[in-house]
Amino acid sequence: MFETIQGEGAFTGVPAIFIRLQGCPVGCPWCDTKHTWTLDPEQQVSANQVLAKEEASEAWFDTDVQEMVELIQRQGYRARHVVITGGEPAMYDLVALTRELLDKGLTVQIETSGTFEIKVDARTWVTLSPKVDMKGGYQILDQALARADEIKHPVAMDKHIEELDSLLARSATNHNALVYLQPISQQQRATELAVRTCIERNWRLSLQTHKYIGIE
Ligand SMILES: C[S@@+](CC[C@H](N)C(=O)[O-])C[C@H]1O[C@@H](n2cnc3c(N)ncnc32)[C@H](O)[C@@H]1O
Ligand SMILES: Nc1nc2[nH]cc(C(=O)O)c2c(=O)[nH]1
Ligand code: SF4
Ligand SMILES: [Mg+2]
Repeated sequence: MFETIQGEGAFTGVPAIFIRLQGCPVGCPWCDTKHTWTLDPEQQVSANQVLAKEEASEAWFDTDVQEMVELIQRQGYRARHVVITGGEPAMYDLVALTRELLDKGLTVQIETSGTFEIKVDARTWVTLSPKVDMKGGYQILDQALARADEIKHPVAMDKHIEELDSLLARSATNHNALVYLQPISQQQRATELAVRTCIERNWRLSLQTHKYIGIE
């Protein structure tokens, strides 16, 4: 858990408390947070040790809603926006946590891949970065496409644009969702593809702005 500026998508530039939930089985080859994939029992540490981390590692702690809210209060964060990400946060039931944070007057956003049913309070902003190679079929992904407030698609090749086209064409998809292309790993060719396609399609561009300025 840490405080920074939201670097991506519709809330870019907004100071935010990030909660990074550990564990993800999806395995995107270009994932920039591979240290979140594991839930190694040997890497379990205390809340204080995680909060004191100065760089990314596989260390994690176990918690519950009440402790999480207390920790946020204790940290004295000034941000009024919470981003729940991971790893894959939708592996967890987040209804109680999101409700508690929203009831305290914070705004809440989840970053998810659409590979697990999304369990959040209805007021939560859902940023979907759909991962299309679904082994379990389209049922879960369609739920996510219907719930998404923002669809933020990482792109590096033409096939990624084609994937997004087919997702947007699904009848389940929320056609009011904001659509963003996000170049993979700041690659120049990916950025050029994203810029060109955003202009052609009237989609939006999401740069991982935190990476350009070297913040978390
Ligand atoms: C690390 S993921 C965690 C949340 C969730 N598992 C997901 O994929 O949405 C957070 C965001 O970073 C994006 N992302 C991960 N690696 C990236 C990379 N190398 N370049 C651009 N975006 C990336 C994901 O697509 C997602 O939008
Ligand atoms: N600053 C900042 N903004 C972000 N937006 C989404 C992120 C993520 O890893 O989910 C992220 C992140 O890791 N850092
Ligand atoms: S789903 Fe998200 S956290 Fe998991 S591997 Fe893909 S980008 Fe990384
Ligand atoms: Mg990130």
